[in-house]
Amino acid sequence: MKICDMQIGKINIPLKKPFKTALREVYELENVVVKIVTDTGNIGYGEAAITPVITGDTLGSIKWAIMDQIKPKVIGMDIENLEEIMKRIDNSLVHNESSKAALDMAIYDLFGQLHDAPVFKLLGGFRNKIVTDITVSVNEPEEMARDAKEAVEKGYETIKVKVGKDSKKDLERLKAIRNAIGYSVNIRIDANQGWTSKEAVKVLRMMEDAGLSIELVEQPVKAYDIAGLKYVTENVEIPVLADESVFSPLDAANIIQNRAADLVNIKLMKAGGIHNALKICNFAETYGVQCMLGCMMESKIGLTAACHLAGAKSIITKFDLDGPNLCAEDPITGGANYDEYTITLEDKPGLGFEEIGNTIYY
Ligand SMILES: C[C@H](N)C(=O)N[C@@H](CCC(=O)O)C(=O)O
Ligand SMILES: [Mg+2]
Repeated sequence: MKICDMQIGKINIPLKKPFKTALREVYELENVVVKIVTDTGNIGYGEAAITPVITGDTLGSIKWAIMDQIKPKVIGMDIENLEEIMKRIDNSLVHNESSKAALDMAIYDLFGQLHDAPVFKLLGGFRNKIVTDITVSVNEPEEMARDAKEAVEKGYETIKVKVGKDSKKDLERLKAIRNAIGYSVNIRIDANQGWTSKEAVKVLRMMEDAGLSIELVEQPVKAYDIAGLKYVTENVEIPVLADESVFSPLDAANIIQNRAADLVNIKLMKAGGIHNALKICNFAETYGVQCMLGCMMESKIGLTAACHLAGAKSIITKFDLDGPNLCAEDPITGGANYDEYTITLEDKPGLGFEEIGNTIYY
């Protein structure tokens, strides 16, 4: 099964409501789709998220990295040479993780088809059912409380609350949400780098003292501020999860060995795909550090690949795989089966896509 063609396109999907974090506001999902075709007529799909404020990846840089830099290095290669293909992708250029992730997942999709097995089974086959949280965007406290209540009414057991815009108001936000939903639901918070380390310790201790019962706090400080992250980890009870501070396996190794965070958030768009994400899982497992599998604003293409990784590895114990749940439409048939918070992986070869809609190929 040899790679004979590679195309890219743009997928656009409307959102149910604007997605707002301390870093950015998104009004429509707009990402790059990769389609790899083989001489046997098989097709593998992947997705690169356009998230300039986190990964630096833009529409232009993704197109250029895939079509000009990586495509010429992998065209003609046989899918059975998975390791060599991954090396070529990785060595084509530094960074550009989302472009690499899109290609990586398309290659894994084909690798599964080659072996007539779903990707999650080839990688470990730990589980075929995953329960995701849902994100509540950062807004005025009353609006966030309403959004959280709506999610709880739909059955979500874990709510991920975006904070980090103003630490005093963040406390109000959490109080309003707890008042609205009570204590039977799990709340995790994500500051998306919005606080200084001292501010983070102050507000997190206030949340602890107010008995708000926070499961974990994600990326309280700037991505580069590893000393600040460690300071927060050492000075609050709430477990700290490193997100934007961990892209590569080496980043994960540094954070874990320095005990700068309690947990690590793996995203295919930061790691450069499943191949590198597996290295993070193995390292974290060696050190007994549990991982979350997260996502950017991605459609069910990227999320299906993430779900297959989540299905494979037992060290991934927390799931923030809500991209498709935040979209107003699902133009992808096949792939992971999303039924609100429950995601099921079927026994189809590869990633199991049937049709990818809302996409215009260049
Ligand atoms: C969508 C997911 N729940 C999430 O919050 N992901 C990111 C931010 C994604 C983005 O800005 O596209 C995170 O910080 O965890
Ligand atoms: Mg995060």
